[in-house]
Amino acid sequence: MKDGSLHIHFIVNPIAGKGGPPLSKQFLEQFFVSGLHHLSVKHSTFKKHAIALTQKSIEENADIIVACGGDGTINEVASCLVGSSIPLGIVPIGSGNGLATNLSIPKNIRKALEIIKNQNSIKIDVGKTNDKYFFCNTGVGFDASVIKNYESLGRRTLSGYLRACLTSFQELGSPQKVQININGLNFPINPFMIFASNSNEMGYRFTLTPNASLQDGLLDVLVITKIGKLKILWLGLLLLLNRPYLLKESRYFQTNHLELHSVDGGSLDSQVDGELHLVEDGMISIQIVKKAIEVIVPSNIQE
Ligand SMILES: Nc1ncnc2c1ncn2[C@@H]1O[C@H](COP(=O)(O)OP(=O)(O)OP(=O)(O)O)[C@@H](O)[C@H]1O
Repeated sequence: MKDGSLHIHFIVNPIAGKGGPPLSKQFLEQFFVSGLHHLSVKHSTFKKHAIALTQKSIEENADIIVACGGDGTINEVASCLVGSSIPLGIVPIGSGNGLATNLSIPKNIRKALEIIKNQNSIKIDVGKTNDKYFFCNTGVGFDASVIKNYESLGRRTLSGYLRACLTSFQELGSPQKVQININGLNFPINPFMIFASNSNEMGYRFTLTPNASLQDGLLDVLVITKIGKLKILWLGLLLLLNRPYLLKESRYFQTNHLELHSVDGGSLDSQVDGELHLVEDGMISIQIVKKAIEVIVPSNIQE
């Protein structure tokens, strides 16, 4: 039975970011008003656990469900909320925090909780790659390789991410040929990377798609053909300058749908919001679902 208070459920990833003491109910309650707000706090204890915890919170009639973690946790929580009327809150305690940065949600916990209490929400687009939702980005090629190395390091920090980039750089081999179908064009490519983004932030304040918007009904897609190591270093520099599209070997598209398939029919590694996924049949269909989720944001951001 529900009383008249606002039921806010927190799904906390205790290993997000640098780890440290997890957000507890006792800690969170000091920022809310007893009687007005009723908190439920759940901690994930294994990978993907946040999905089951969120589903339970939906059954329990939560008014707001808050993902406390990074983009991986947000993906797990928000995927359950697509198409529902329950707004998503975000407390960005992850490493990269790409989506939260795009939405101007601060890393300061007290400020992030103030935003949730204010309940100003907007609808944002959601990406879908095959049957998986993404809120930030998805890609094949170098970025998927970086995520593979990042996951195997077990250290989710900026230095771990840079180390994973270096390992992928050293391992650089011959890319798997992919056929791409986008905006009426259909061509084969040996990709260094094919990157489709809903958000203008990858995390750690890096961006490959600075013009992307969460509300324009489009995916921003950067397609980069096979490049040598020197060009990769040049791309790294352009990335630091937020101008990756200046690379001669890149093409920038805006679209609501694209398709990729591996030409040899083999599997493809893809990353989805910073988590690795093996696509066994090598067929990937990526699309945008317009305004599919409600997110609580700072009050100066409006629809
Ligand atoms: N108790 C746990 N033990 C191990 N893994 C967990 C646990 N709880 C959640 N996870 C997993 O941790 C992974 C990383 O989470 P998340 O992406 O939120 O943090 P992050 O990597 O620090 O942040 P970002 O993605 O913004 O860089 C997710 O794949 C999630 O499923």
